[in-house]
Amino acid sequence: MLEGLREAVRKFLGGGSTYKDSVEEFIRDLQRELIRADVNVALVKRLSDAIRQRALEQEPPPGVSRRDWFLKIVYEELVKVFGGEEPPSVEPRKVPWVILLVGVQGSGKTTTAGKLARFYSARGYRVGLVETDTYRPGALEQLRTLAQMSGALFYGEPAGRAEEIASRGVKELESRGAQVIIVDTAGRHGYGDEQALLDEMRRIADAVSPDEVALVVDAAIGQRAFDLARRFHEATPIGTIIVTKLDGTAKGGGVLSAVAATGARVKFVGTGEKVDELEPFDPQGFVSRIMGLGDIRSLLERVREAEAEERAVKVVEEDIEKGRVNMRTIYAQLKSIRRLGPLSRVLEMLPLSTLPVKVGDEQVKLGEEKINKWLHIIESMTYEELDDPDIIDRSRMRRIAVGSGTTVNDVKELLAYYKSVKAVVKRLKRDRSLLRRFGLQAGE
Ligand SMILES: Nc1nc2c(ncn2[C@@H]2O[C@H](COP(=O)(O)OP(=O)(O)OP(=O)(O)O)[C@@H](O)[C@H]2O)c(=O)[nH]1
Repeated sequence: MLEGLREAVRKFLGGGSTYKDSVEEFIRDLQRELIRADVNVALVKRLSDAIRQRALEQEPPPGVSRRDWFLKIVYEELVKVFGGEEPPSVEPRKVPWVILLVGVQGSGKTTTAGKLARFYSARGYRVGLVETDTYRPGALEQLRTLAQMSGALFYGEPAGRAEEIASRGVKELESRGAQVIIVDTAGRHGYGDEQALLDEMRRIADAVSPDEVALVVDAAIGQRAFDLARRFHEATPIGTIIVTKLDGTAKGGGVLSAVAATGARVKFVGTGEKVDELEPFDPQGFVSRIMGLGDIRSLLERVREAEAEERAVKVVEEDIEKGRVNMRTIYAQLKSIRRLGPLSRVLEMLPLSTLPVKVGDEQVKLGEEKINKWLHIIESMTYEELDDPDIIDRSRMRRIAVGSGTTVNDVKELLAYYKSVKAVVKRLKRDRSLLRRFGLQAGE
């Protein structure tokens, strides 16, 4: 499903054309893939507009490439389409936890009941399965076998009213110590008859007061899941959705996005016929996978750091603008130089002649080693010293040097650097035209 998306990402990252053209080309590829996966056309349009707008209007923080920034935007917007940031919790919030499974005939309820039994057993819960389907011959034995396979308790009756069997089953399994109880129901006919499904849900729910009602949906119905999921979501505040057979259809994107669009949450997805082929659904993991970005988290981390950095740079700019320089300003500045490497905006405002710099190819770098040493020195200062470095006398210098594993001369060198920065900032503050040249307002 959505296999072409990886190729589109690869093409975008390697792209020879301009950023703008690459963005447009990527959006076209993305649209084609999503529509092929049966995602609703209006939704695809909204998504493309949101991506395009952010891509062309938002600036990446310094140190982050435009292309990485763009992929982050795509990732975030796709995560929204497929269910948002928070994956639903799969842990029972109390025991016993009663899950009622409903769904149309053949959607995979019975198989899913067995898979859930296995899933929760593997997490250390005592699981019980109740079969209430007396219509389909074989359902009873199918579930009994599945229960045995995962070491779950089982309750079923060959004939009778579903709600009565459900009620007796839950009571019995509870008394036998089941902590998670899964109630399987008979399927209704076809997705057209949502009302029958919801009625059945109510009838059995009245009898067993479930903690969760899970609607089982076959992925092959694609975006047609929207109406069903919406009404189901409206009908029960404790509803979750399980999408089965994601392995067997190209329409998975349709069903997942359709469900998310209703505000309902997909909790599990079935990815095969075997009893262990059930996964908690995590929209973030899903989107990283379809984008082929195994390392999306490190990309996001890089961007987050850069954003924090940018905020720190703003603080430095404000401090400088106001002529308020202390050791915290220097600390933030050193950190940004260390991270950004190339000439940063902050550095532009500082007296290059006073920096122990290597100048080459328009890049100015303060030696990495020295920066680290200075950062350690600053980390060994007290709050008082950070706010007012002028109080650092010789005995304080000695203490700081010991604390940071450096020498008094190192501390002195840093203090000299601080003084030169402060002096230049003062001069800048006086010189309005200079300030304007650096794109700053005079801070008076
Ligand atoms: N490939 C694949 N097949 C699945 C998955 N889940 C269920 N199936 C298959 O779907 C078919 C129907 O599954 P059942 O569990 O019998 O469906 P049901 O909803 O209980 O059906 P009724 O009892 O008639 O309502 C079976 O052949 C299952 O093996 C899945 O995630 N992937």
